[in-house]
Amino acid sequence: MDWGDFFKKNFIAIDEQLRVIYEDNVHFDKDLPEFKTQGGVYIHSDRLTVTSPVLMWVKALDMILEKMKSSGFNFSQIRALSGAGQQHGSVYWKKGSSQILKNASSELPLHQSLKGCFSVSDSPIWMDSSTTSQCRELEKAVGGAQHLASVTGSRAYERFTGNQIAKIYSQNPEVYQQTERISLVSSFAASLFLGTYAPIDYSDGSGMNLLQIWEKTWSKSCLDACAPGLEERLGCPVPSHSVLGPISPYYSQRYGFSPDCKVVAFTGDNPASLAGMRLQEGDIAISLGTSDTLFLWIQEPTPALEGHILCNPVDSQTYMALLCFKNGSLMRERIRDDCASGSWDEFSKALSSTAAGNSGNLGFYFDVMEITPEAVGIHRFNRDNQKVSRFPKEVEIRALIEGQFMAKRIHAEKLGYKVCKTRILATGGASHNKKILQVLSDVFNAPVFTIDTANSACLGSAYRAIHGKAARSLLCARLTGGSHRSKRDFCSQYTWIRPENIIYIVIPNLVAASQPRDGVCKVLVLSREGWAPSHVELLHPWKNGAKVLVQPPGPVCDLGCKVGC
Ligand SMILES: Nc1ncnc2c1ncn2[C@@H]1O[C@H](COP(=O)(O)OP(=O)(O)O)[C@@H](O)[C@H]1O
Ligand SMILES: O=C(CO)[C@@H](O)[C@H](O)COP(=O)(O)O
Repeated sequence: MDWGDFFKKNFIAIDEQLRVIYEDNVHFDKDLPEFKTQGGVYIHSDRLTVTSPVLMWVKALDMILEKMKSSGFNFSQIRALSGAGQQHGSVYWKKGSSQILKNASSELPLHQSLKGCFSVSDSPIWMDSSTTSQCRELEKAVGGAQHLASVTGSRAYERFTGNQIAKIYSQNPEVYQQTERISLVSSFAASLFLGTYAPIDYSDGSGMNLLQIWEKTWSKSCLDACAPGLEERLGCPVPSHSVLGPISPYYSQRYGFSPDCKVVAFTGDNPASLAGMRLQEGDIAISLGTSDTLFLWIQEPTPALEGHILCNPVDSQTYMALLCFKNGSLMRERIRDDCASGSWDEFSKALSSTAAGNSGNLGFYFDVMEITPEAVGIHRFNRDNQKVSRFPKEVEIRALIEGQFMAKRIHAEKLGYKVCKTRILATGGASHNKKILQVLSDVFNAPVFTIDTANSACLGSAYRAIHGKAARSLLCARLTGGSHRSKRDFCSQYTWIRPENIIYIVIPNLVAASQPRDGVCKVLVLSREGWAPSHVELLHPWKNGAKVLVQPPGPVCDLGCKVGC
């Protein structure tokens, strides 16, 4: 499930072969017009504050589940679920809400039970950039921007949750006092399914300017700089693959979910995309959604003043680097409307009718204050490097797309990424457009791949549900050849498995088991059907795309669309 996304809320169900068996969405503006959002959000009069009504997200869940029920979907077959939310956004639960959440009547849609539960009815979201003063204060309090980045993975950013919480605390201390719990959009959505407050996972937690990404605990000095009593309002962060518990009885009674259905920690949309795209080290993922993001899987990150380092949602020993560009699809839509009569087909034709390099014409297009880099306005330059006020329509369209992709390449290279034998994996709404992908391929001089469903965050959430559930089951393996005699030998073959995380390695007739240790809950899963290294990949199904036992629709290089090779 991809949740609280900018325009809509999506739902995907997959079977054990990871085939998509159900896909649907609710469109906030169209399906929930009573909230009067535009693109799912409210842009306030200062043009900096951007929020979404939290009850709209709850109502969207009611709506999508009702839609599934009327289509005859069999909820009892769902064994685990997980989800993703737009990153950084926050939800404020009023004192006493945990009881209401726990006891919600299955006779009523959830939004009716929860309507009095939020101390802030309009949640700040990732597009908000109204917290510059809180950012400067946080950096000052912890010893500077670079120090904050070294600890939390990012210098202070306006949309990051700690700064949003600091703003609410400083402007409305009484609202903050009435708040018993603060969730991210992702952990909020998980809470609705659990019937109790869900913890924040490490990966989405890294987008708050509050989590120490190395220790994976909250930073006391950051918490103290943002608001008092914050730790108890946030709860303890957990690994992204954690099974949080069974689904709340509300869903069994109202929709027929099995009471055994497990809720696996929800995460941010970009981390979920990393899982959905089965990114491998060396790949570069580019999401062309409302925001454009670029992300990489990395082992040894060096947090800098630009870009973000997040804990990796698939492998908690590693990291992901992320760059976020606010002027993504909305900027492309504006130029499409101005220069291509609102038609993507016409927009694509303009790209076909102009040559790579745009005859030296170049543009930077930032309708709203950009995140990477901090800049605003439209800036056009002709082949003689002279600033000009307009381009012919076709030239404008190519200048926009080339400019957007050149910025991605340059900023990725600034992060230390070498574009060399790179595979670019593209996702998000604009990855449907092959002409746009061709420009991406030209600019990076690299092949571009897509996956069957452009909603990789939603698909990744479904994969993560299996990941969480699989990592908890204990199956038996028939180990032939005897090459893995001890847990440590075994682990040294699979460097991403740490011995301390394994409770049992079960080998029939030998039953080599290590002592289960209190508080350690990861279990190695092996297949009943004999031994092969690939079976181990169940714990880590995305690392070696082609080797996994449960295989999404083919290894990436076989997938439908490949541009630029
Ligand atoms: N054929 C297309 N060409 C270019 N952009 C497209 C096309 N189809 C959809 N889009 C863009 O995709 C965007 C939505 O992307 P999506 O990934 O669903 O959003 P989000 O990031 O909110 O999840 C829309 O704003 C739209 O501009
Ligand atoms: O702020 C970021 C990442 O840091 C955004 O990427 C949000 O996570 C929302 O993305 P959309 O899916 O709505 O574009």
